[in-house]
Amino acid sequence: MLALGKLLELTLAGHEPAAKIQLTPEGTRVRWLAEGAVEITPPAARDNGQDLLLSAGIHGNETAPIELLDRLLQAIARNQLQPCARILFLLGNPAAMRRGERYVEQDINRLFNGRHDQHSGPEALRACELEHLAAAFFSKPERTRLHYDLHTAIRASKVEQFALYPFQEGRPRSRRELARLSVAGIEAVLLHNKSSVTFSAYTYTQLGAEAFTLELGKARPFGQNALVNLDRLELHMQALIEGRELEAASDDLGELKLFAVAREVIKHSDAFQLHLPADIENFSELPVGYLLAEDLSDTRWVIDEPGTRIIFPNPKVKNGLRAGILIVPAEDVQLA
Ligand SMILES: O=C(O)CCC(=O)N[C@@H](CCC(=O)O)C(=O)O
Ligand SMILES: [Zn+2]
Repeated sequence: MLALGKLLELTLAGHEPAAKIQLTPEGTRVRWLAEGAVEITPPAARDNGQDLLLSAGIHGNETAPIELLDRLLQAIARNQLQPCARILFLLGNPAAMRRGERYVEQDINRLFNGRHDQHSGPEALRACELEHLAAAFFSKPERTRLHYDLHTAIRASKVEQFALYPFQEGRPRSRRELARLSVAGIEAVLLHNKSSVTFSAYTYTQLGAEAFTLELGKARPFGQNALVNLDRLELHMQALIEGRELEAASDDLGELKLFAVAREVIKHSDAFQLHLPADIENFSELPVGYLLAEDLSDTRWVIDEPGTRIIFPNPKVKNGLRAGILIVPAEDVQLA
């Protein structure tokens, strides 16, 4: 195997590879760009015009997706997968991965879309570097741009594998990309309704990529991910890399459920209280009239829409950040 196929090993050891560029026997070029960053370029004769950014480890303790990207890159470096797409593999927050923690000083997935300019510290620097790497990768004209930012969630979920689709004013969601996610085993997609500061929001709004945050089960340490079944997603990603479609270019969304954001619950102060059991699962339904949270100045969050569900409830986030998202089934979604 080419040494650059060991990106995860190099990154966890904090090592820089001696050789920065290597070629497979089939002529695929593997290039190390920066810590946790490797670019794959297929031979010109095989290039199908697809640019694919695959990122994981934006949160350092979300290991199942990191292991998935490691398997894909190793397969390329062993010449077992022959890419037709250009690919950028990014391991988002190496310092946090080495500690096995979500972040070192602050959540890097709140520092994109330029937000890193207002902060200092390792995550702000890394968010800036990731933006530059993504922008350079997606700078070639007339190519198709797709970004999957792979995560796992802090808590268990009634819907195990789901995606979050960023928002841009006036831009319809892509039926084809939703159909692809359905084939890949994603059960639900949450449609954001405002611009955000996550990595996928940056590549979607600033770089014109189709972009998704994928949530792939519950976060566990390295080597303990046997319970997370990513087989369908892995087959889909292998097919994307090799320029194959698993199901002939279908626009069928299958069983995929679409949800819209009703409200984001923002924690404003240390007085914030979330009235939910500690072990509540993502996508749990909350009854109308339920007092969900309270904060300073008599702020109260009461459920007012039937069918409301909660995802990512977390009273421990820093003040000013999102402590949960209330979602409802989406209606009249504009698809192109
Ligand atoms: O499990 C949790 O509470 C958080 C899971 C997580 O990290 N989710 C992402 C979603 C990003 C998005 O909205 O696209 C995040 O919060 O960064
Ligand atoms: Zn995450």
